[in-house]
Amino acid sequence: MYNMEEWKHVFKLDPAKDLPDDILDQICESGTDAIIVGGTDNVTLDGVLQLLSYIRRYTVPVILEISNIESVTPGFDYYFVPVVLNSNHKKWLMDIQHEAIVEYGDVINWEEMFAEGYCIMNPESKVYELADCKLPTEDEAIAYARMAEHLFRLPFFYVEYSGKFGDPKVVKQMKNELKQTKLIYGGGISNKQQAEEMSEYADIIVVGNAIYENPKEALKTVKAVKK
Ligand SMILES: CC(C)=CCC/C(C)=C/CC/C(C)=C/CC/C(C)=C/CC/C(C)=C/CC/C(C)=C/CC/C(C)=C/COP(=O)(O)OP(=O)(O)O
Ligand SMILES: O=P(O)(O)OC[C@@H](O)CO
Ligand SMILES: [Mg+2]
Repeated sequence: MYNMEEWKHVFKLDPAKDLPDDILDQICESGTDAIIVGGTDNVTLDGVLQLLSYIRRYTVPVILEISNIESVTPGFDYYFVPVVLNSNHKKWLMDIQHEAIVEYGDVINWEEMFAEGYCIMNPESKVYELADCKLPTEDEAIAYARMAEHLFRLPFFYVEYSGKFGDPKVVKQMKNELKQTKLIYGGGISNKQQAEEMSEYADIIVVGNAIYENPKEALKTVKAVKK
């Protein structure tokens, strides 16, 4: 439906957080390639529906990044399903996804569903703790990228530094392993310089918290990567 091949920039909006309408309007009209709705905790069906109905007043593509089964609803353009590659526990890699497919497998439109192989690199983040992650060495992180591309042939490999600006050199090394699999980078991008820097290596950069902390600067990240 949309050409994700060309996407470079995405905003991630958290259904558990509030934003004034005028900021939401500017995000939707910013020229970003898509808006992801998602977060780690307190993601409810009500919160998701509220954001979805607001964003739907605009033409920007909108994706639900599923963090729990209770908040899944029809009406999004796409659904991204995280699989946490560097979790210590198979629950976060495949068990909860399997459970969802046992329950809803008959009604899923597979055309809309995309797996994201997450490599969570910030031990201070909530999502690292929640998904019981292990911090990979550089070599191990590169091996996750290789698995995503060659073994699992995932559409997306998500290098997640949630809340912290990551190391562009590591991101570059991971990108070097990927041809078919798109590298999504997210974490700590709060201004246009950081957006430009990560965008050199990542196929798609995600800007999340900055929208809530400094929306004026966050909005400038769109033009920074779409020159
Ligand atoms: C369309 C429709 C109605 C379909 C119905 C059928 C259906 C329900 C299909 C679902 C199919 C499916 C396979 C679902 C999987 C369900 C599931 C529960 C997956 C779990 C995914 C997972 C591993 C979650 C763990 C947490 C995680 C990795 C979340 C990803 C998002 C993320 C990294 C958030 C970080 O957020 P951040 O903003 O950085 O956090 P804070 O700012 O709050 O710190
Ligand atoms: O909130 P930030 O740190 O921008 O991270 C964005 C995104 O990768 C979170 O899943
Ligand atoms: Mg967030």
